[in-house]
Amino acid sequence: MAAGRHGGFRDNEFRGRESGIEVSRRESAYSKEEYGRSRNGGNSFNDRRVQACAVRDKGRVRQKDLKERDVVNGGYRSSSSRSDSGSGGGGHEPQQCGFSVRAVDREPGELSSESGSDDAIESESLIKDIEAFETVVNGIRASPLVKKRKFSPIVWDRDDREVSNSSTSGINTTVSALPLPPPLPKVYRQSPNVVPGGGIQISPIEDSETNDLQLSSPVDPSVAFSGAQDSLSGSPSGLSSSPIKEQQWEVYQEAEQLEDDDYVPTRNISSSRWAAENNSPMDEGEIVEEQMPKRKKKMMHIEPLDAEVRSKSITPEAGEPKREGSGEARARSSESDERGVHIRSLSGDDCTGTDFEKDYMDIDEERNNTSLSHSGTDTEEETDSHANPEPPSPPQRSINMIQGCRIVDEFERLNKIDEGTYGVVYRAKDKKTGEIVALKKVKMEKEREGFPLTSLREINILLSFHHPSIVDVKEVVVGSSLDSIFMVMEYMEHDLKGLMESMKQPFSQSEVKCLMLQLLEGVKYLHDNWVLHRDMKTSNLLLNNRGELKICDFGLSRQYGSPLKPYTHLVVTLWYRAPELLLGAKQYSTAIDMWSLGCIMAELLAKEPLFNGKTEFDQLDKIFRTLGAPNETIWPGFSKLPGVKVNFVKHQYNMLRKKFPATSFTGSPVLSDAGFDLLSKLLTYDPEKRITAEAALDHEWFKEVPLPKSKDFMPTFPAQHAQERRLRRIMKSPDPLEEQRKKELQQGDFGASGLFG
Ligand SMILES: Nc1ncnc2c1ncn2[C@@H]1O[C@H](COP(=O)(O)OP(=O)(O)OP(=O)(O)O)[C@@H](O)[C@H]1O
Repeated sequence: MAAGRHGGFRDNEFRGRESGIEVSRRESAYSKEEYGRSRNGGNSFNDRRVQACAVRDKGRVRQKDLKERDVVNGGYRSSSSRSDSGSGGGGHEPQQCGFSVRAVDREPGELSSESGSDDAIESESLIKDIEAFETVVNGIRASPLVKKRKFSPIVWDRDDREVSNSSTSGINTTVSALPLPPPLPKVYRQSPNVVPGGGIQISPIEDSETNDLQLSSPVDPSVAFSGAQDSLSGSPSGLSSSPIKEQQWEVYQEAEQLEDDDYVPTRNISSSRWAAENNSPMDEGEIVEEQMPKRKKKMMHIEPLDAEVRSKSITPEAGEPKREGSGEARARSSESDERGVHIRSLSGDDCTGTDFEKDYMDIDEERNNTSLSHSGTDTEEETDSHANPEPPSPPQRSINMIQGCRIVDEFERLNKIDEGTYGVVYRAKDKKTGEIVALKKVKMEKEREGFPLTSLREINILLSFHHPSIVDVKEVVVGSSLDSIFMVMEYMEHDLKGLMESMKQPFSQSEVKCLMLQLLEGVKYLHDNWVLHRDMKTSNLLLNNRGELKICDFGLSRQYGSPLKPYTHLVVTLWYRAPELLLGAKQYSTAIDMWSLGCIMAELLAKEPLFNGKTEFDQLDKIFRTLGAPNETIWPGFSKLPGVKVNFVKHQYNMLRKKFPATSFTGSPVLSDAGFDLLSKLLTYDPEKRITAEAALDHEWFKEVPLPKSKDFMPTFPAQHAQERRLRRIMKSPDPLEEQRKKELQQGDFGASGLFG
């Protein structure tokens, strides 16, 4: 059990002290100075070192660097009490191992299923994800990251794409007459410079997903932001006044699927990506053409892509003991073959189990098994790929993804914290250092499908990023069944969801301000660096007993670019999902995270979710009832969104203020005018007018009394028991991946059509 710094449950000793009289100096200790330091370069990438999966020497270097950074940053004290996980000496030699990669594994929320419909582009993206992952787990030393975004990337035109497709490779996509790519800071490629100490000097490369794009005229965020109040004016909706009928909704969904075929050609995903070779797979590897029959989805580009993925990924590093057949061996299942881009499957061991103990196997035995299991297992497909004349690019890349990783039995399992969609999280102790950490085991849905892309992305992002408001992944360790992978994270005593469920009273305004500031800082950092989190919710916000909030769970996150590409709208847990997603928008940007933050702010104040819909339809209805239904006036372009065709009840008035009055005698959470203004700007319908993280950080609410509480004086709580965290999951909002799976089951071969086609 983790104890708070103050030895226990201070409960809400600071609560209910929101009057000006009781605003102490301490409460304002989240001072402008501290706040400013953390915002103004204190969290810069410039001092950052990325070190992952390193041998201990490297680990020590990294921890040292981190400490230096923290000292420089000053604004947060988090590292001061952190033990040095990399300081343990001795122990196991670094493993050299590999694992299978499920190359066609799409992101959760992506609507395709078994179809492999996203193979070409998704796999192109995957290649780069893998490259990035390989790099970060190879004991890297990253070049300083640079903040890239200087303006809003939000561009909503979808029609100006001219696409050509390199049909021979199936993965080379050219998008002509398009804006430049946004610079993407977080994907690294190894340079040949090996730095002393075994680390590899790497430097940023361009975005893995937007290399073909050029930057369009940026939208000035200040312009986009103007008029934010309009959206909550409660003006009459342009929607039909007919009562809401679920049947209508369902009919609409069906119609919407059909209508997608008529989508403008350049943005018609089916034609552009999967229908024929003449058409381009320009679109992001995420969007799904639901209308395409499954077989059709599978047919494109798999072989060349497969070949390329494998050629990049299985080349043994120079000097590395060659594992006979391991580079070529692949999963035998027809399913994986259909997916086409498995890289390698190390063994037939059941890797789906979540028992920590299973990973305490004899490593050598496992290696032997692995070796044996791979001998003589080449498939026809592999033979084809070997014949593929396409050279690996770059051919000399080091690909030993987990070389240097420690093994998980260097940690003692204490208890299971939670089991999420993508992994099991344990509390564990580093046997060498005694440090308490959280170990998130990557969940292998089906071992034969290889390593989930979602996890690759999460690991890549979390290893690349370093910010006081983003959970720190210290290293990656491997289980003894070589393809079980654990992220070693700093341990956080609570997540906000579970914590609020255990609290008797909601957070005070000053506490909410403290939490929101940290949250906004983390989100600003993500958005500044071209990453959408896409699953902001209270259960993904961790809080430790030092009052530090950290964003976790990057399983749905992804880099984005300008101009925006179509992405699946099936992201973000339902209760926190922005209206543009609910209404079927396929192009979206940072504003979706900001909407989620509005929902989170309201939840922190009220201690209950703001919009807890059961279905997408119900969710929209709840939003409209509270905020009034949107219309074309307050949200230009709204009427063209696919979901608007459904007849919703015409809610005219914004009822949000009733939920958060300035004064209350009924127990409703109170919110000042400034606070309400911020909440309204976060919950602005028009994504282009919705407040940005940067603007929100400067909002008046944070400057008025009660001032944000210092992290030092945030209440502490007993660490949540694992059982409690698991129990509360029963009550959680449906996960996007679960939604997707249900839809896939319902819709058979057509995959996850979703509600909006
Ligand atoms: N570093 C950590 N320290 C303590 N607890 C953690 C940590 N990371 C995650 N958890 C706990 O595990 C839960 C699940 O973690 P996470 O969200 O990363 O996994 P997931 O599989 O993506 O979950 P979900 O399906 O809920 O999105 C979190 O809600 C939190 O309670």
